[in-house]
Amino acid sequence: MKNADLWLIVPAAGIGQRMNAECPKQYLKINNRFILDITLSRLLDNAPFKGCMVPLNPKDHWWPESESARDDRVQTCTGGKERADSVLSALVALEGQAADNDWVLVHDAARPCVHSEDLSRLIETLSEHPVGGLLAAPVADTLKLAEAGSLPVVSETIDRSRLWRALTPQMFRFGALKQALSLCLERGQAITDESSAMEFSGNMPVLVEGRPDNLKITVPSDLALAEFILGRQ
Ligand SMILES: Nc1ccn([C@@H]2O[C@H](COP(=O)(O)OP(=O)(O)OP(=O)(O)O)[C@@H](O)[C@H]2O)c(=O)n1
Ligand SMILES: C[C@](O)(CO)[C@H](O)COP(=O)(O)O
Repeated sequence: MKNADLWLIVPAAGIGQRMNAECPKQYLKINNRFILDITLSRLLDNAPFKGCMVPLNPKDHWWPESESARDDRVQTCTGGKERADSVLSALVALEGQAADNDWVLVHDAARPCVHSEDLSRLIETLSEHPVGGLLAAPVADTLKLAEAGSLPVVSETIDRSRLWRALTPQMFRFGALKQALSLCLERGQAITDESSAMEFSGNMPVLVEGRPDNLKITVPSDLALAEFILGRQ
């Protein structure tokens, strides 16, 4: 990695509404460890990050009980209303530490199954690229577009040959990502990942094929699946 350091942002300020659990999903446990701790260790232990920033919910009272709270590689800041606000808060918190040309990898706290091989491939593929990109998985199912209305009925079948599912980490230059996210938020452009912000600013991020088992824990049935995946890796 010539002249550019690697930084990690793990947005963890969500409330896990779709999980409908007794705590935010990043604090549910697999093998008696917080999902957030599993995610952070699988990243920090497998790439030479200069530092890590974790945006937390202002109402988060679980963090002090985490393994990561005692890890001096990890800093925290206050997250925002949406995921994009949390990521921008983390970028602002890294001002003065990260240089504009440094790489920032943003990874969902809710994706503990990320594989070290995917992390290495992402970094190696993009380390000299001018823009950056993201881990993604080609769509393997036939996709249907639903008619608008309460009863979902098929409007059409979508050609899936050029469709990919965006995963994380997503890897972009610190200065460019901060500028792109700020522009989206200023313009009220709703985005759900960092690539969308870079695209809104006119870039074409690289799709780096990743494992489809890099699951985002979102709904209750995902927890057992994540446990099974982690047990097999
Ligand atoms: N304001 C927010 C919203 C989400 N996230 C983080 O972004 C990741 C992906 O978001 P998602 O899966 O949507 O998590 P939640 O927003 O917690 O889930 P829900 O939409 O079901 O509430 C999660 O690690 C979540 O903690 C965040 O840091 N700040
Ligand atoms: C960033 C992401 O995981 C890429 O697929 C996804 O956009 C997060 O969406 P969410 O609604 O915030 O879970």
